[in-house]
Amino acid sequence: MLATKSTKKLLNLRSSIIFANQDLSSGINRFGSSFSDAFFGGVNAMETKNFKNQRRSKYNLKNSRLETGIVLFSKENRRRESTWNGQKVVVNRLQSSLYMSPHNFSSQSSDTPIEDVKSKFFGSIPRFVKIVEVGPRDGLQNEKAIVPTAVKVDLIKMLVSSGLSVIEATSFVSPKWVPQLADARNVLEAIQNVEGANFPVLIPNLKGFEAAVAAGAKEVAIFAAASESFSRSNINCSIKDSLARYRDVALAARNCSIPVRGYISCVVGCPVEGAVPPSKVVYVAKELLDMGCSEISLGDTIGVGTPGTVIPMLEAVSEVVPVEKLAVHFHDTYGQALSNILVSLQMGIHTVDSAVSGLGGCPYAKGASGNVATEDVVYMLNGLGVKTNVDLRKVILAGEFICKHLGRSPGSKAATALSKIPANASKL
Ligand SMILES: CC(C)(COP(=O)([O-])OP(=O)([O-])OC[C@H]1O[C@@H](n2cnc3c(N)ncnc32)[C@H](O)[C@@H]1OP(=O)([O-])[O-])[C@@H](O)C(=O)NCCC(=O)NCCSC(=O)C[C@@](C)(O)CC(=O)[O-]
Repeated sequence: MLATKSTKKLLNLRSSIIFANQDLSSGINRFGSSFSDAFFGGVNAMETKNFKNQRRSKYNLKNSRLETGIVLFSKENRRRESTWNGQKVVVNRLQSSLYMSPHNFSSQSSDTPIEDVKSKFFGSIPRFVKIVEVGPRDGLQNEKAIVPTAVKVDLIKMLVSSGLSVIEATSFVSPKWVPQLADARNVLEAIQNVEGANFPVLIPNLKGFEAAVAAGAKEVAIFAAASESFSRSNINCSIKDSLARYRDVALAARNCSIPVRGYISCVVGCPVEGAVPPSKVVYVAKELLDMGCSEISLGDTIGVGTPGTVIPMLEAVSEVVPVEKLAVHFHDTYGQALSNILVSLQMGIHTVDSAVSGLGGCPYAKGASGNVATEDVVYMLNGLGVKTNVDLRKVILAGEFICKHLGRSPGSKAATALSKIPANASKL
């Protein structure tokens, strides 16, 4: 679909609405730097311009996605009648394509190539996003009950079959600190012959590295923090000491040609120290890059970030780390994860961490909730026409499998909504 003038108007307006709402809830600051200015500076102007020729619908669109009340009619668009949830509604051609497009209900990405949408808001979004599934590690490390090894292995296999190409399988940390993952060796050995995905594992030191390699690990991830207090509570040492440990690990990994991913926790906020300035993240990111990390994942460990804090942090970090090497890792404590992912994509990042069914949390970050749900990320990316090679239906099945085992309902909004759609109304 080529973007018409009115499509652009509507898309712009949707962006205005999204960010106007953000403004109300979290209070966006104006930042002096380039992306922030380009991003936040246009919101009010656009909003005024776009609202000029629009008027609100008098139709009651209860129970539909249109019930937000933001139903727009522009002169150029023809109206048409449609049925939605048994009610007769009048919508114009643009609304029906934007709000009711079948791709929202399918596991496939939109037919609309993103490059055809000539909007400054979509232009910079990558065509392909790599999803790093952290459910089996980050997701299960915080569970009260210990999940049996066989269940973890089945979960990993289901995630592989959904098309996820990177699945963080477990962590080789002290079993006294994280007993939930004390079976790391057994898990990794059980998936040695599983093809179709890479299985990095988390390690805190050389001891963990050696144990991981002995169990067959071919990729590892180290984890530092931008907050001194969090570093001490999570790995019992200062940031400086952790970086010294990680230099040893990076050297050992280089000698065995094992790629190392570097995590930085608390990139915008810390459960003890509060707001974390971007300069602290920049310092750790540069150290991880210099020691040879192939990818650096920026973690909002307690999920307090909004685009208002995430954008300046990403701007600062991307001054020292090439954007292709950056990944984002958002927890969804305040429901901000998808907004934060969207702005990260707009800034050129194309690797996103998520956990099936929104599992997760860090045992040493009190109050943090789960990771952003993989199903919700895939749903959004499908809607944007961004390829992931992930089959949403199969991730939902994996989420149902693990949630059934944990005795809870799926933590993904997309999975919950799609499971309520009658079979004949869904493309799943
Ligand atoms: C780092 C340590 C080990 C320091 O723990 P420590 O107590 O300071 O270390 P230690 O050297 O005194 O060792 C204590 C015991 O652990 C053993 N040990 C030592 N190392 C290992 C190892 N690798 N594997 C297995 N055992 C190990 C060691 O041998 C000893 O055993 P003991 O002699 O008492 O029998 C500990 O603090 C630890 O394991 N912390 C990990 C905590 C953790 O996993 N947190 C969650 C992951 S981070 C996260 O979730 C954030 C992230 C990545 O997802 C991104 C985000 O969301 O922001």
